[in-house]
Order: sequence, then structure tokens, then C-alpha cells
Amino acid sequence: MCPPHASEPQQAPLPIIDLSDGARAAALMRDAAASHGFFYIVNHGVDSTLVQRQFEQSRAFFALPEAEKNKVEANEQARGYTSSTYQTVDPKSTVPDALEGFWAWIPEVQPGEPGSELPYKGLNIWPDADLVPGFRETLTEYMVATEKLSRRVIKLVAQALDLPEDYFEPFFRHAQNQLRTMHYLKGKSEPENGKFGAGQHTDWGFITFLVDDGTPGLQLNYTGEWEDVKPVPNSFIVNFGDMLNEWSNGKFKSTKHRVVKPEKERYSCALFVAPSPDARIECLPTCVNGGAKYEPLLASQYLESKYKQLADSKKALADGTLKPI
Ligand SMILES: O=C(O)CCC(=O)C(=O)O
Ligand SMILES: [Fe+2]
Repeated sequence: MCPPHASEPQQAPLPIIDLSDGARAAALMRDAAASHGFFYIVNHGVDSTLVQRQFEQSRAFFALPEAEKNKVEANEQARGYTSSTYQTVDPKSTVPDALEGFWAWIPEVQPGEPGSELPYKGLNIWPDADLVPGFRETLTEYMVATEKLSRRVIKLVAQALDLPEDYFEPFFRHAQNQLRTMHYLKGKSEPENGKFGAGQHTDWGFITFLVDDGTPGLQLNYTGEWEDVKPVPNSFIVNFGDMLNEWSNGKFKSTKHRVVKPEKERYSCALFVAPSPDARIECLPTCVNGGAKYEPLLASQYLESKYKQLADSKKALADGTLKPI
């Protein structure tokens, strides 16, 4: 077999963590957090047929005419459809990221219910059920299953940080969990020309759970070089976000990543998990070591500023004022 061409990205040697082996999982996660900030999980308890149904429904939604999708255009609460001109996250981009998305949050909160005044707590918006029968039900079922998984994994994170397993629970009482199902458009990325599936960024929250349709494209950079994250069937790709990076004083890395895609379309779906709006993120007691490296931050402020920056990125691209996100 030929060695890869010198300029071709290598495959990132990410660990595969088996969640059915809880005792080892926390230790493996601690190592993954300190090196790549990314890993796969298997035996995670989310039914593979549910993952596939999610992709079928997402395909059906994205296949709708643009005019129908725009009827559920993303609102101020970051719910709904984002078209292929919505986001640009990398200042090196020359065109918007080549993807469209659909965003929903879990849990939903009815108007007037306790918590409904908090950011991103409200009701999701959905396309007409006749247009994509089952879309709402399937995505909701998928969110419920992955949110449940997130609660389990957050306990492992606590253990990996030498904290009691329920340490983070009070911080996630009003967790801010966003689902984004994504459709990367046909056409090969040209990173050298500023054309990405998704430009380089870090995730903003605590932890992200990603599935893809088996099409490669995700790349990470923790060494200064871009490396491919190969699709692994029946796994979730898990990575840590900025909030956990800061909470852990840099022990749990929030690693830069991007999507550089082949010619064909690609579908992926992420659950972004962040703590309650009032969570104050400051160096954890087990991570103080040589002193806290980051100023404390409030989850709501951080998240809202990032969503705003994303919503404004179309204008920033046109004005030449894009900033890293
Ligand atoms: O689609 C992917 O593989 C990654 C998407 C991603 O990084 C994101 O939406 O934050
Ligand atoms: Fe990301």
C-alpha cells in the first residue's frame, strides 16, 4: 500500500471508548481530553435504527423546496432552518460554509412555565407535518435519547476530573441543549481558496455528540496539522467545548475542527450540550494546579454572544470583518 501523500491529512488516532465498560471509560476519557479533545463512543445505548431514521427524516426535510424551508427560517431563539448562506465561522473563508441546517432545543418549555423566561427556553418550530411526516416526532425522539446519553457521559466527565459523579448536576438543571441536523451541499471543499463545508472553529458549550452518514469530512487540529476524523459505524464522535475547557483550566481541550468535504453531499447531526444559563464557569477545585488561567464566565453570556456572532456572520463576510468563532 502506498503511504499517504505528504500533503494529505493523516487520520487522527482517536480512542474508541466503550461505554459498557464504565470503570475504564472515565480513565480513557481523561487521556483523550488531555490529548485530542475528541474520541468515539460505542455501546452508547442509542438505537442505531433511531440514528438512521433521524438521517432519513433530515434528508426528507432538506429535500423540500427552499421556499418551504424558509417558512421555518431560524428565529431569535436559534430554532428552525438555516440556509446555505447563513454561517461563516472562519475568517479565512471567501464564501459561506457550504451547509444548511435545522436547529431545535431540548427541553422545550411552554410559555409561562417556570424557566420560560430563560434564553433558548421556548418551543421548537417545525415544518408542516404533511410535508415531512414524522420529522418532528423522530427528531424529538432522537433529542430525548441523546440528551439522556449526555447525562450519562457528563457523570463520566466528573469522574475523569476526580469529582463526585453528580458534581455537574446542579449546573445542568436548565441545560441548554441544541440539536443541529446538517446537510453539506454537493461540491468539494477548497480550503486553500477559503471554501469549507464548515470553517475552523471550536464548539462553545460543554460537550458535543456527533453522528455522520459515513461520508468523511471532519478534520481536527490539535498538533498544528489537520487530521481526518474517519467515520466509525454505530459510534458517536464526542468532543469538548470551550466551557469545559475553561472549567477544567485547559485539562479538557476544546479542539479546533472543521469540515473539508469530498464532492458528494454529506449529512451529520450534532447535539451541543451546555449548562444552565446561570452556570458560573470558574476553575474547578480539582484543576487549580498553577492557578486559574481563565476569567470566570457566565454560560448565558458566552452562548448568546456566540449565537449572535454566528447570526451576524453573513454581514461580517460581506464587510470583511469576520472574526474567529
Ligand atoms: O458535521 C460535522 O462533522 C461537524 C460539524 C461541527 O463541527 C459543528 O457543527 O460544530
Ligand atoms: Fe463543531
